Amino acid sequence: MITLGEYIIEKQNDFPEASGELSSLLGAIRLAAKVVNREINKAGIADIIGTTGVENVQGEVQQKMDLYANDKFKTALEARGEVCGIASEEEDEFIAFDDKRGCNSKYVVLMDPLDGSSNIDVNVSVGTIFSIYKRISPLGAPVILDDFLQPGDQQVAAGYVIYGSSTMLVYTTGNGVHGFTCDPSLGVFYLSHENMTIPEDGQIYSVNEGNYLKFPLGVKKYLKYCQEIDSATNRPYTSRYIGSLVSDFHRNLLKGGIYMYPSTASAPKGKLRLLYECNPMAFLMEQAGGKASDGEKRIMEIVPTELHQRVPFFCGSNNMVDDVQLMMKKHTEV
Ligand SMILES: O=P(O)(O)OC[C@H]1O[C@](O)(COP(=O)(O)O)[C@@H](O)[C@@H]1O
Ligand SMILES: [Mg+2]
Ligand SMILES: [Mg+2]
Repeated sequence: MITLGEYIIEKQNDFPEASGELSSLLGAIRLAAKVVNREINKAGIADIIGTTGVENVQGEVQQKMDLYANDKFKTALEARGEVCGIASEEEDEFIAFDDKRGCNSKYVVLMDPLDGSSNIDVNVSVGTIFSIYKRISPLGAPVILDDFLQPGDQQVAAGYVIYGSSTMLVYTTGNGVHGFTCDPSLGVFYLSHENMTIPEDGQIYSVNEGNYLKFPLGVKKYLKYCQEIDSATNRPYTSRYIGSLVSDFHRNLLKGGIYMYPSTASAPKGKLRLLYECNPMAFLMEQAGGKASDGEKRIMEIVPTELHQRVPFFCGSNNMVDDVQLMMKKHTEV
């Protein structure tokens, strides 16, 4: 079995011009993932359950695990010296690593250190999401906000870690999507899912139906379509919603399906954050042969304007994303 470290190096050799910086950066993410994984696995007995009582820039009360994960990834990325700055769900502003090495690094990282925070205390799978870009500011200069506000189609790599019944790291550098499973006895990630692809069609829909009455008419129509009885089209589809984007995404990636976090009357831009939730998942989904949209256009074409901006999110099997987009177009409310 090939390890994640070996695979990264092997793939790097496919690019003679590669300098090894991205490989080293991915190594730092792998290290932090192991540290966070060890803590999550003993969440019930470690002083890591519960909230900090502090509200983050999202207006959400931070969980202790949000901060723990944020700290571990930040420390690992800064220590590795391949990153000139990071942006995180748990940090109001971007953080510049402006020591000598940092300044001369060409990558910025955007991350959701702990995804699915509402599931930490109830032993349901959670994750970490990361997105990597080359900076646009010159090497040696201070990192700037524009280095982070790049459209998703400029990502050089993206991925997630899922802390579930097993722990996996799934990533892409634009050459397919590859999954690695952690052997807990050794703390080593081994290649277990090479070239992951999503089926064109699926029979699973993932959405918080508790918001049904607040959804746009087109989304309501699509949910009714999913629930209609029609064996010729394998309907009704199955409703599955874990409440952790990473976990719902991972299941749908393997089995086919669609994850939706639409806009609602109370949250016209939806809930999920473009830069460190939707863009990285969109890059992975497109690399796996699926689609990711805000209900109208490709997520990865959106030009970001704010670090923590939110967008409606529809992501999954091609035909299912096409269907919901069509229904939203057909039932646009004036
Ligand atoms: O509880 P809701 O409104 O359905 O929201 C669940 C969604 O919010 C999230 O928890 C947001 O992510 P964070 O936990 O990182 O804030 C997603 O993982 C999940 O899909
Ligand atoms: Mg999240
Ligand atoms: Mg989070």
